[in-house]
Amino acid sequence: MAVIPLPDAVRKSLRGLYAITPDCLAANVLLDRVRAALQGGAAFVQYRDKGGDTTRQAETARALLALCRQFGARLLINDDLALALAVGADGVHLGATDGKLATAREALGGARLLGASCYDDFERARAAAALGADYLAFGAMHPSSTKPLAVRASPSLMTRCRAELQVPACAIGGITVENAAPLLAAGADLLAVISDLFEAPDVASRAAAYYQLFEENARDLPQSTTF
Ligand SMILES: Cc1ncc(COP(=O)(O)OP(=O)(O)O)c(N)n1
Ligand SMILES: Cc1ncsc1CCOP(=O)(O)O
Repeated sequence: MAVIPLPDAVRKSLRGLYAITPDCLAANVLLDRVRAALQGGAAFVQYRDKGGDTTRQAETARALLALCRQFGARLLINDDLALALAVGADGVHLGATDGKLATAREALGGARLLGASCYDDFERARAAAALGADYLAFGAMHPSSTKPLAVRASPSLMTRCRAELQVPACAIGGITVENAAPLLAAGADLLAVISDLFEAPDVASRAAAYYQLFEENARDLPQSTTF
């Protein structure tokens, strides 16, 4: 399958709904829901699959990438740099136990995206920024049914992230359409959402509601989103 590169301007505008795939869905159901999220305006998709079936993961990642290409969205792979490189995804998201950011940055080059989990830790964010992360993720912002033991983080970390590090900030954890506006006001460029999006009765409408929130909150951002 030919991989069509995204224009640089699109690649560098890191703002919008970041739809993270839920576990335990059949591949066809997952793809239908991701398609709906993209129809509603999701700008980024993260393939997050904690199962160990590498053949299925590669197939699903390729199918998700093709879908993202149809909508001009970007696909990142959670945890797995090798899978991201093998399928030609747009980037990888790494947490504290997922390998070195420096290694990933080098392997990805400048054009693909590197996201880093920073939890509630601003010094981790500072280090990740220095290693070339394209966005820094903070959370959980709210209790998360997907990850109930996730550490809780303050939205003020995102304000600091934008002001002190000039790197886009991503909020994650328990985000809903109802609680998202203060996160955008605090400086979130990306809203990473699993359950509120993918468990919605109408995934496309829920994604569109997030899209609308980004539109409404554009003028309230603490600083320009172009770094
Ligand atoms: C955008 C985004 N932010 C944070 C995470 C969490 O990553 P990690 O800490 O590695 O935990 P798992 O997702 O692997 O359980 C994420 N995946 N995406
Ligand atoms: C992966 C992850 N890391 C912190 S919270 C979380 C889960 C986010 O899922 P949800 O949007 O369902 O709370």
